Amino acid sequence: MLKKILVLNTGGTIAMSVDASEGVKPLDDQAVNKIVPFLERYADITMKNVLNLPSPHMTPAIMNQLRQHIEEELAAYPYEGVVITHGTDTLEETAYFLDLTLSLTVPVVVTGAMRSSNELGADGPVNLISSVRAAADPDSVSKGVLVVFNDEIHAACHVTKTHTSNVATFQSPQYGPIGTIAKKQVHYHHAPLTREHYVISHADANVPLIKAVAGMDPSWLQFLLDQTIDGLVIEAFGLGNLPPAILPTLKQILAKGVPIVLVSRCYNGQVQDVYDYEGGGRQLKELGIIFSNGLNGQKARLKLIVTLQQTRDFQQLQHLFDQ
Ligand SMILES: NC(=O)C[C@H](N)C(=O)O
Repeated sequence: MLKKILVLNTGGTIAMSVDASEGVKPLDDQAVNKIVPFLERYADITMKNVLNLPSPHMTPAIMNQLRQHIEEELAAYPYEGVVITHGTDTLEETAYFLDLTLSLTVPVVVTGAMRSSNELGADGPVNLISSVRAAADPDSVSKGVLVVFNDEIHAACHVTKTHTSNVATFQSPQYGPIGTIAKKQVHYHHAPLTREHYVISHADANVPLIKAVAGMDPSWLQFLLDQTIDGLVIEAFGLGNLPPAILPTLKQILAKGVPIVLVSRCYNGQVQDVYDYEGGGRQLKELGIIFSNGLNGQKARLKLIVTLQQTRDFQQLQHLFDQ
């Protein structure tokens, strides 16, 4: 018996086509719908168009609506797996948000395409077929939200978009893929060791992400003192160090009770309180800045938006970011 798989389309290049001027545009009738006949060999498919957004238009609030929508669909009908098609620009963010917040009972796979539906070598159909195969595979249960792209399976918590146009854009720099989609079978060779789950009702915390650069001017941060922000994420240098010139502003932000989470600009490794000079990690730790555990900036921001609903206490947040 074929498994019952729900495919929810949210837009992105997989749903777009290229016109005579070589511009890539969304279609009213998402191009993904034409792939259904090719999926029916692998699963009993129900496909629904939920959104039709280029993924730069995605927001945490919309991700949360998508999470609610998936939970409602699963409560109304016993689907055995869910596939979400999504634009690639923010795909890792939606996948990670769902990973943190969905109460998962069945595999949930997110996919998309780098080439639009009518381009030669369009990757949407094969990515969608691979995703349906992964969602229908019993080994995909309990591995968190998965991103399936270019014959690879990645954990949502580790995957990131690494190339502007290459179909092999999705990589997990620290850990590699957790599985592959071979011609005849879905094959896992790793599994994430831990999973986090947070119950949330909304996702509207105001959390900016700032990147540190050499010679950073404090005024680039000072404007935040006049805003109402719920948290701040900073992409620091290397092991977790910042230009000393911005420390006074960071202290003022912390003094307002606003948590600051530190990640690294490096896409491998974790931030640590090692360097003991002005602006070094040791000093940042002493100020009460929260050190993340290898997440990139955009994912740490989502985790802060989610965890701020559990606590605003810096130490408890640090504990959650240690996981
Ligand atoms: N390949 C893609 O899907 C990119 C597109 N700009 C999007 O994220 O919607």
